[in-house]
Amino acid sequence: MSSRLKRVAHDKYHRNGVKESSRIIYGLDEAGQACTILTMTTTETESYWDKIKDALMDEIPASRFDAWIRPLTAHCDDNGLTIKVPNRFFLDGLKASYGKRMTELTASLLGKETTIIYDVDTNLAAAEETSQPKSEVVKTESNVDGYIDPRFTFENFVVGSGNEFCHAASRAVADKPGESYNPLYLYGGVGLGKTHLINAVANELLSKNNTRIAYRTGERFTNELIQAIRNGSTDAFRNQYRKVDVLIIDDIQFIAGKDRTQEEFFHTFNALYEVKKQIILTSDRSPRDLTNLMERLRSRFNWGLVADIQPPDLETRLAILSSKAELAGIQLDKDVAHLLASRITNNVRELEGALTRLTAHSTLTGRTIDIAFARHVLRDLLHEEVRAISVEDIQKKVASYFNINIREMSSSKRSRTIAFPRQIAMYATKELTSLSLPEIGSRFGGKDHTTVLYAVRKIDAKRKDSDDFDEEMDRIMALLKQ
Ligand SMILES: Nc1ncnc2c1ncn2[C@@H]1O[C@H](COP(=O)(O)OP(=O)(O)OP(=O)(O)O)[C@@H](O)[C@H]1O
Repeated sequence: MSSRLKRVAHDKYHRNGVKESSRIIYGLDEAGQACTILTMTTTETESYWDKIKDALMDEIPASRFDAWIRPLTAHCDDNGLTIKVPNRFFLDGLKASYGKRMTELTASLLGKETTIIYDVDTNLAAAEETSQPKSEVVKTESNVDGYIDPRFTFENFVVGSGNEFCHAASRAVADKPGESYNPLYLYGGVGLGKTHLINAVANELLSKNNTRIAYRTGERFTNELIQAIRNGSTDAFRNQYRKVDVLIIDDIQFIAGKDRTQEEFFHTFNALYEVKKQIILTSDRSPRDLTNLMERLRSRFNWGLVADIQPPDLETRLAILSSKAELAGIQLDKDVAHLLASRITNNVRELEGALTRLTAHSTLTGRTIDIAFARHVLRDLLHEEVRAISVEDIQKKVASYFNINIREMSSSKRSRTIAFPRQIAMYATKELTSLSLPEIGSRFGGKDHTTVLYAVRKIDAKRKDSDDFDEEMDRIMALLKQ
């Protein structure tokens, strides 16, 4: 550039954080006066917030970026950065991990010190839930209509008592769709793996051949039908289902009591069944217990195989925890796994949720996940579970297990045959109830809290020393929870 020309760069940030960059070239006119020779203005649509996100994306692992930063709704202008978060828990985590760095990035962009305003907006969580109904928004494969969750496979499904029948039936259907069991109807309580299994069937089929699959929840099936009726497009609605090889409906109970939806589903069912296309259904209840279901549908649901899934036993819960921990890349202490598995008994989703919560807290605070930490972080969850077990129950069951009289639980006899079961009962009371050491002592015939502490420590140490004893304690604890 000639020395008579001068270039000035001027960046202006609009209130929405959008950057407008001007490049102005000044020169001299014929009379030697300064004049503007050229002005170029470009607007960068990337806002301040985009820039902050870009910087963070470069700095932190992708999984953490996806978990903490990507979902944020934020706005940054000359006044600073405002971030909306769905709840306090998220807020604490976000602040602890990235608050400082985001403040620095904002300050460097705005050229001044600034603080971040966090806005807890509980509608966000609700909106997220309703806008992304479980397993359905996206089309993943061209031959899939609906969303099959790639994380749910047979490989990472832990088989144990409670789910082995459903698992075997699902496997059989994945091997020979339309032939083995049609329809396959899986039912059972909340969070026990029904959705996992039906996705596993779909994933298996997709990995082998070009099966065309439609995957819906009962709710979405119903909503689509309502929409189709409104738009006068019921033919198109029908046709989309008639051309698939496998139709999967999760939570079919949703259509009960909705006559038009049942009618439509009845015809879809017949059309597919007649040409040996596989139908897979899940529900929270057996067909018999689905009230307000048309009799002709109820009988059809029973034509193939109806399989119920039961809560996993302790061993399976421990195996599930270990598998989930491995998937998450964390080492889960045996005692902690035990605590979770023995307290959270009826819902695998809750078990998984507890693990996620522990991992998140541990990552954020840098603390090791040990028993005390787990008890603290999960106090609400564990507390709820323990209330149901009474000291009397524990004493009665432990006494009967060791074949001693329940009165000995409160006696002061010190012979090993009596003292040892009593110590086990004290330990179990500490583990399974929220009573303090002095309270436990008083329930065991007015013993001092140090006696209880001694018992708890002794059993704890013995469990660590001996695998056989540890296994026996597993059995006893499971018994106490029944
Ligand atoms: N046996 C198992 N092995 C591994 N993961 C499991 C098992 N059972 C359940 N899960 C996990 O528990 C969570 C809940 O399971 P899923 O969504 O399949 O439950 P569900 O029975 O469909 O519950 P809902 O009726 O509430 O929809 C999932 O993350 C799933 O992977």
